[in-house]
Amino acid sequence: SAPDLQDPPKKIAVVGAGIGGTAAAFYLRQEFGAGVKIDVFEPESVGGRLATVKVGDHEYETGGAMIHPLNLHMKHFIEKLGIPPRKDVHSKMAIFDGKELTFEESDWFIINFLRLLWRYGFNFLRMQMWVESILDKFMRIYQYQQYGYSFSSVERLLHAMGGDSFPTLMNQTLEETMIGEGFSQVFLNDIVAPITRVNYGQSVRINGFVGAVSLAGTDSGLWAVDGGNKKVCSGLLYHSKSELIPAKVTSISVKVRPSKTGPASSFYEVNYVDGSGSAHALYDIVVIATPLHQGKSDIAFSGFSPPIPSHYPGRFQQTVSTLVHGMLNMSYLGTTEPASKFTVSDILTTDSKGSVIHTLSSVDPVHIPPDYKRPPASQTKVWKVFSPQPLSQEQLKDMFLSRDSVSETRWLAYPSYSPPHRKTPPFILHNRLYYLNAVEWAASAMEMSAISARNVALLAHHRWHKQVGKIDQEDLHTRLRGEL
Ligand SMILES: Cc1cc2nc3c(=O)[nH]c(=O)nc-3n(C[C@H](O)[C@H](O)[C@H](O)COP(=O)(O)OP(=O)(O)OC[C@H]3O[C@@H](n4cnc5c(N)ncnc54)[C@H](O)[C@@H]3O)c2cc1C
Ligand SMILES: CC(C)=CCC/C(C)=C/CC/C(C)=C/CSC[C@H](N)C(=O)O
Repeated sequence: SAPDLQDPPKKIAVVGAGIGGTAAAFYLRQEFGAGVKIDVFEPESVGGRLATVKVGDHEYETGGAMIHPLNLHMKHFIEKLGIPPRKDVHSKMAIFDGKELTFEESDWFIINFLRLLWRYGFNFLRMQMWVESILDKFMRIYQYQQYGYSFSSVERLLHAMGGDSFPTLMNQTLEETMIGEGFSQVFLNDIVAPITRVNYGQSVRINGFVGAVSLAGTDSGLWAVDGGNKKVCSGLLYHSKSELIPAKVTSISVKVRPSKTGPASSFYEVNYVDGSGSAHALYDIVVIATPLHQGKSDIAFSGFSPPIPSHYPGRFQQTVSTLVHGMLNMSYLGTTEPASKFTVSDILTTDSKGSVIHTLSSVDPVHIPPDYKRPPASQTKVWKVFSPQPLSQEQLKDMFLSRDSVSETRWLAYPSYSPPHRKTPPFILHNRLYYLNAVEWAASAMEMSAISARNVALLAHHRWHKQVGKIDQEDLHTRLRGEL
């Protein structure tokens, strides 16, 4: 018989078990209760772009590494799952222009402050204030979601957070935005570009919104999950009592089942392949939690009107993450500083011609052993290089005096962000078919996927129960003022 839309759905499929898919399973369980069966399809490792590799006796993050102190969903997840944050190891930054180090952070706050003031006036302080003002608006999403509000498109979600200012940020480059705000071109080249390069492998011509997220990625208090960020994904999967189906979804079609007694009902047929061949299953609701882009997934949608494309326009940017266990060649950095005194952890790079790397970092294991101190560059240790292309043997030889091991991961990492931004893909692909990774076109980060997961779960719930009053409400900020 036709499903009574007041009854909860019986079966939900989530495609992809990265942080987006596993957070979606968690929030779908929260919204729809214990009775619904949730299947999560994942042909690769749980975690997706959150992954570790083993070097020697320890594991190191090779994908998504750092979480902002105000990323409240990620914080909530580890609290709920009882996973501690990783022990903090003090980090220190330097900037490399391809020939020499143009800036090296001191251990003394006052020295850094005076150096930056001398070179860039108040640009640095003003940048921190500018990012803080954007974060203030960004934080509104948590209150909206706590009250159960959801949004049918990325544009509406951004507008609810930041009014017209957020869509405006999406339509301008970070460079245009910051120049418009009075920041100097020198400051953009020397400081801002290295930050967008380390975080998104791109220049200051990314959109202003992802640019601001990137700048927030250099705030103090960044943290990571003890044992590896991917532990959050396996924890959410377990906590949500979902079933992990180790299979790749190949196609989704809409099936209409006629009924003698009431209106016809429709289901989604999810076709998938695993080690033993192909199979299919029917679902009331489906959430796609992987980018629908060339090289990221290849899901055919059939029987939909209007048609749903397998791939949306735009491309994903390659970032190659190379972990080298070895000894750094200090002369590569053009410095005569003794390696035994060199304790910089993150070497960012300027956007100069011929620059083959985006960043070079001394990395710490995902679990910090007791009494751990980050070794200086005179010792053999683990370095992580981000580059747009795989490093050649020659390039590795230039950078390192010795190499005990080299491990390379090629990521199609995040969208290539070039405004004016085209319309972002929709959250709603069809009546009960949702697309979580649409949000990555605003910015790609763990918390963005988590926010989108909660939004999609709320949207799925409200649309199932026809609670339209909780979707796309205008002026929530004013209406909810004083409610918390
Ligand atoms: C090198 C790097 C560094 C980063 N650093 C940070 C950072 O420091 N901080 C931060 O917040 N973010 C960071 N990010 C971004 C962050 O990792 C991502 O935004 C986030 O992990 C995306 O999660 P997701 O679940 O939405 O997508 P994914 O993690 O990509 O998950 C999608 C999953 O879907 C699966 N899948 C694909 N096709 C199918 C199919 N047909 N059927 C079934 N399953 C399928 C994939 O195997 C994958 O596991 C970084 C990313 C990279 C690559
Ligand atoms: C979403 C909000 C408000 C904040 C997120 C801030 C953040 C942590 C941004 C970083 C995003 C990103 C894609 C980083 C990639 S590189 C990270 C690190 N430097 C590394 O070396 O792995």
